[in-house]
Amino acid sequence: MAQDIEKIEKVMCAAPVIPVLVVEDPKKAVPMAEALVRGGLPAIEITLRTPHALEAINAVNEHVEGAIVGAGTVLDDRQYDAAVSAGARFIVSPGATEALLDAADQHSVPLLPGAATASEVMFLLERGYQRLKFFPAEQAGGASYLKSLSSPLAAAKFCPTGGVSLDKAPDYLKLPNVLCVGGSWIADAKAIAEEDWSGIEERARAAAGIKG
Ligand SMILES: O=C(O)C(=O)C[C@H](O)[C@H](O)COP(=O)(O)O
Repeated sequence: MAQDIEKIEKVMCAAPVIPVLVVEDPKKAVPMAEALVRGGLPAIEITLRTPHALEAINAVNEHVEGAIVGAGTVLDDRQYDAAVSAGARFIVSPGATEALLDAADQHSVPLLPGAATASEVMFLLERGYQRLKFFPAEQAGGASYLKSLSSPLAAAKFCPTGGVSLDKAPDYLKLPNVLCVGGSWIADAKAIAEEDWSGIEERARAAAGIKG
């Protein structure tokens, strides 16, 4: 089954940046997401890297108006099912496997799978995936590397994530094959732990205003 491009583009085109979040304390998820939405970043990715990530996704989905909450670091079918049951509206993975794509076929919640090489992109295009995460963006070669994939693999459009910052985001966003970027700089673990909601809102507002 091919990727539902319209559905995943609603997430990717909601704002220039998707904040990538590691939430240790689920009680902090709602005020954190409210700050992000107030700052102009409605699509947010909570990674399944902490014991309470599913609880955090559930809380944001239930209580934060205007948020489009997704699950990140989804590596297998069991995590896909659990994230969907928790209320995730999109699923992000750092890479892709046949098993993960088969799991995506069982759900209407769309997958944004990761790729970092031409062959990985070609594998995903073959499976009907044209909207991809470019991961790890900076470490794999950055904006110039991604630009060089744009002509031969023109159908693929990306959300570069990994080492992206406020300064580096415009270089990606001006590429023809980039729809948005992802990053943790808006709300890192320290800002969430310290409940720095105004700082998160401020960085979200700056990110929402980035032009390519
Ligand atoms: O686990 C995943 O599925 C991920 O999405 C990994 C993230 O892309 C990075 O954690 C981004 O983090 P920064 O490089 O700090 O912006």
